[in-house]
Amino acid sequence: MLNERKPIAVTEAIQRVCDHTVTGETEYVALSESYQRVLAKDILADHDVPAFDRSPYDGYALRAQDTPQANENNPSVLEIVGHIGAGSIYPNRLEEQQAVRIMTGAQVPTNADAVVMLEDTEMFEEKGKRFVSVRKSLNRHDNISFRGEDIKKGKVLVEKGTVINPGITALLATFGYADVPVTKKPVIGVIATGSELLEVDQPLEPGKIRNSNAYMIMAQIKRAGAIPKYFGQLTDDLPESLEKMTEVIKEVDFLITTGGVSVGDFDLLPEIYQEMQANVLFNKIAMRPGSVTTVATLKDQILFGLSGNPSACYVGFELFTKPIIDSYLGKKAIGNQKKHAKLAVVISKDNPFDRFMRGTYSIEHGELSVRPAGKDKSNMVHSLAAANCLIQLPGGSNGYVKGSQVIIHILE
Ligand SMILES: Nc1nc2c(c(=O)[nH]1)N[C@H]1C(S)=C(S)[C@@H](COP(=O)(O)OP(=O)(O)OC[C@H]3O[C@@H](n4cnc5c(N)ncnc54)[C@H](O)[C@@H]3O)O[C@H]1N2
Ligand code: MOO
Ligand SMILES: [Mg+2]
Repeated sequence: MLNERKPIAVTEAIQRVCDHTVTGETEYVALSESYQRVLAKDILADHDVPAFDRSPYDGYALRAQDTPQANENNPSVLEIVGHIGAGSIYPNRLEEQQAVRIMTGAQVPTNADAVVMLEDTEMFEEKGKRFVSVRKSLNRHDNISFRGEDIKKGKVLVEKGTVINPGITALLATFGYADVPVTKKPVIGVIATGSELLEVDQPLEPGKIRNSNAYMIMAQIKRAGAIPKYFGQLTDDLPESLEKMTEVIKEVDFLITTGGVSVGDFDLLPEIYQEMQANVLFNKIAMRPGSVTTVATLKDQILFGLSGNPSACYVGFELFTKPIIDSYLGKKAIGNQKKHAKLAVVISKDNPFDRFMRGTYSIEHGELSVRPAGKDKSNMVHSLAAANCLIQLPGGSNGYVKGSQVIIHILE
């Protein structure tokens, strides 16, 4: 058993975990299923957008030179030789003093070099022919959406590693990606440990608590873009726990356990790791909460031994598991986004170790402002509900005055 524990700095702990990243394979999913997945290949424009010169207005396509000095009192009169909506084309060249009635999005006929808006014209019929009076002089290229003005062929539009948002979905559709190359989501096993645990549907019993960690972690796994696989609860029984973990590790990419990593008589994880011949990367970190968070590797798999205390468990996931998921997904940005924010309140507590406090940030007077989400003890659960960030408070201080600049890790 690893009795003597040497605390390491949190940055060192994160580094040790990140030295073991594995990148997931590429798979193809239907475009309609690709939202929030991570692109596995760059999106390249294989054609111009628009792919043809088109009209941005409902009106008439014409040759600008046929409207010299046209105005209200002296309109240019052109013969209407065609009528096209978006999706149709006028197959001929425009000759002198001719116009084609055109709708928004339709291809501008060959030889036409301007479009006049319907509002600047009047149509009339004479001797079975239709004409349009144009009350405005047009210049060449007036009111034309040119081929390639939106996107030029050959351009890299979105780089691999980007999370697909609705705008990217529009690009994917524009370029015909019926199936989208995305990185596979890792499957992450979840096991809760502790003889005190009841499942959520069980009534409370003396000395027992409901298992909240497993469900919290599964939600965090989903928020991070991975797939949770729940293997239930284990009582503090070594042979049974060892057997279960040895079994489930075969079914997942990574495994998270919660609880049992400290130095208590029923904290079995240190022994389980030893029996499994897992390589423990660290089992003590100079941070709060989550000081006893333990991470071990087993071949190319990672075992995350998160604390049993709910807030320590939550923080341990965000600091150590989230970056591994991001790397597996091939994301460009690894780990939660960090920003500077101003403390909206005094934090008077002594802070000997780096602390990751559950926080709530908002924008006040145009600036990011942050406050604790509730009481910050690691065995408490209430403050997690209001947390949309973690406030990083470097160790070695005896508190922070209101208005101090701090770094926050954005969760939502
Ligand atoms: N002598 C020492 N005692 C403790 C130390 C230490 O360094 N020396 N570390 C403390 C710290 S810090 C933490 S955090 C906890 C870590 O405990 P474990 O990871 O071993 O977790 P457990 O002992 O199993 O449980 C701790 C606590 O959390 C509750 N729990 C456990 N699982 C769940 C769950 N699934 N859902 C909700 N709550 C859960 C459990 O009932 C305990 O109350 O150790 C300190 N002790
Ligand atoms: O891991 Mo403990 O949460 O530092 O209190
Ligand atoms: Mg314990």
